[in-house]
Amino acid sequence: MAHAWGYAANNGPDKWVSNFPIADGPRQSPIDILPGGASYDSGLKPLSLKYDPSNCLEILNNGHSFQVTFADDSDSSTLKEGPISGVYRLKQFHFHWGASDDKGSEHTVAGTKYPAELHLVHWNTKYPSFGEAASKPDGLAVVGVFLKIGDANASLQKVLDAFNDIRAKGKQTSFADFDPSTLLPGCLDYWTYDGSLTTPPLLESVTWIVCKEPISVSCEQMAKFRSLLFSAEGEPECCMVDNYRPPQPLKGRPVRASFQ
Ligand SMILES: CCCSc1c(F)c(F)c(S(=O)(=O)NC)c(F)c1F
Ligand SMILES: [Zn+2]
Repeated sequence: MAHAWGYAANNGPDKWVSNFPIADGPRQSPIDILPGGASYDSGLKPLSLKYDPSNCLEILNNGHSFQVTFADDSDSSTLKEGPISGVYRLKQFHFHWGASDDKGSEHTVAGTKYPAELHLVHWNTKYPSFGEAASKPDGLAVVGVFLKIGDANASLQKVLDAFNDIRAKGKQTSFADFDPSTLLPGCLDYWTYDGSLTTPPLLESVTWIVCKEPISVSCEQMAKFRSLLFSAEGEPECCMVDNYRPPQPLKGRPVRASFQ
């Protein structure tokens, strides 16, 4: 059986194309965002993000990252406006990060890497489910937020405090009453482009919305991210670090900016 995909030398991003040929597709993510190459679009609306903390269900170590999952059976936690049409429901959020503070984000800005990147994953309610939406060109919208070393982030700390229960792959625990809008930067200026999942199956179904302003994370909090394991209980321990895909070719795609 083929190796399960991961981030190691034998199953990492350079190897994904063998099982997922779309890895060489026309709208792959992430990308290196060049602010000088982005075009300001005055038609882009401000993001409308409305989240209900009571939709927050659980936190899970899925062996690639950790994710916080939300109830998505109503329109109570949604993304509207911005570059999208219609209503997209929040499904989950997760992060990507590095083994050291000089790397970890998936998107980069003129070559600058951040220590981590938050992804808030939403699906288009014109489709009946997340699974249906994930295979459609306008099916998903992911809000990306960079993390920059600075003051400790009190909102993020609430998430990190749950890590002792999910250290190994497959572990999950209830996680309730969390408002993900507390993880957003004060300014919601953004870049947007058409892209893909950054993990297999690498589906080209994502409208990317990458916030220009980062949020803060302390060095100690980054150490907590790195305390998670890729490995399951009973397996040799493998620290969960460098779970990011590097930037992919833009292949002529426009990148628009909501700000001048
Ligand atoms: C079949 C996907 C399960 S949900 C999911 C995810 F788990 C994930 F990791 C990413 S990502 O590509 O890594 N970051 C945007 C997504 F986009 C997702 F929609
Ligand atoms: Zn992601």
